[in-house]
Amino acid sequence: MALVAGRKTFAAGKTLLLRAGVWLGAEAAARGGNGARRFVSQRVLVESDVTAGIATIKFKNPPVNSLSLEFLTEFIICLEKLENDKTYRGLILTSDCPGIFSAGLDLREMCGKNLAHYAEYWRAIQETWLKLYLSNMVLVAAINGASPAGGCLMALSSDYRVLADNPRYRIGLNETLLGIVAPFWFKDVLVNTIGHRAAEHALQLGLLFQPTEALQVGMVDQVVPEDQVQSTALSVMTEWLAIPDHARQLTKSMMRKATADNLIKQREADIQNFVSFVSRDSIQKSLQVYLEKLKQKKH
Ligand SMILES: CC/C=C\C/C=C\C/C=C\CC/C=C/CC(=O)SCCNC(=O)CCNC(=O)[C@H](O)C(C)(C)COP(=O)(O)OP(=O)(O)OC[C@H]1O[C@@H](n2cnc3c(N)ncnc32)[C@H](O)[C@@H]1OP(=O)(O)O
Repeated sequence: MALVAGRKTFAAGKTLLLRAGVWLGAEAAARGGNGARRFVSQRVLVESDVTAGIATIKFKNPPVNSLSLEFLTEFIICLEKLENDKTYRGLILTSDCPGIFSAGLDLREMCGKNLAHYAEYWRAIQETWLKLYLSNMVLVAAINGASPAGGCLMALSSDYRVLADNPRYRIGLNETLLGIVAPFWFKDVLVNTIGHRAAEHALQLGLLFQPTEALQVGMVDQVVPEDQVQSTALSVMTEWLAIPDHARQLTKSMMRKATADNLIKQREADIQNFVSFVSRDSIQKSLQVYLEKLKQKKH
């Protein structure tokens, strides 16, 4: 994906100049006297406390924070920017959309498009995951809403997960319910988190766990009342930031490298696999039926 250099025009006609991961263009940035900074992009809101070295990314892609190509592009830029700025040691991921952390991959990106689009989209998904999973920062997911499929993967790629205690906020890899298959690297991350047997069960049935179940199976680390998600994430972050960075980062890398390398060594094949899978007539049909069901739910 042309993220390192070039020009990208987003839907609202806003043009951003990107060079070596530095966002030079139409970005609103404000710095308060108390060390607080706020970067605003269309779909990703970044708030940061420079003094504490902690940034918060809020997903802001209503109605459901689906991972559209435009969202992913903005998200990767923000992430790179924070990663390259040594001010930040910790990052909290959360949502600005009430009741939804993220609905996962944007089904409209996987339906009725051409092969080149599917390939570009999948590359962006891979890139997002690799950047999140291998981040040097401490990542805490403050999960304040439903978190199926790709939304769950983003949470699982963090170092720690705090989930709001609301039975509507279900989390899991539900791909089989859509008639699709979770890619091997989604599976690997789930296995690393909840173990092989529980992952096999959850993946085959496409289980979406309510908060108490998610805690029990080990998919999240804490379940707290909804109004305490952000404060809990912040206190967990403080605990983690007490560990010297170099030791924690090397340890994280030691734990995660093999899983990431598994994808890195076969990225192109993984893209081809996705493209040929998703472009099958039967898969297109399943996805369209699923999208239609979602739309009709309201009526
Ligand atoms: C051997 C192996 C071989 C091959 C494998 C190779 C490759 C692997 C292939 C494929 C893997 C692809 C991986 C995919 C992972 C994913 O993330 S798939 C996405 C899964 N997501 C979901 O199932 C979530 C669906 N959404 C919901 O359940 C609900 O919307 C949600 C609980 C999030 C919110 O509910 P609610 O608040 O009631 O909102 P609505 O349902 O009314 O939705 C509002 C509008 O948003 C639209 N929408 C919802 N989700 C999505 C989405 N993911 N993408 C696009 N659009 C979405 C919904 O249709 C409504 O639209 P409308 O207002 O009606 O226009």
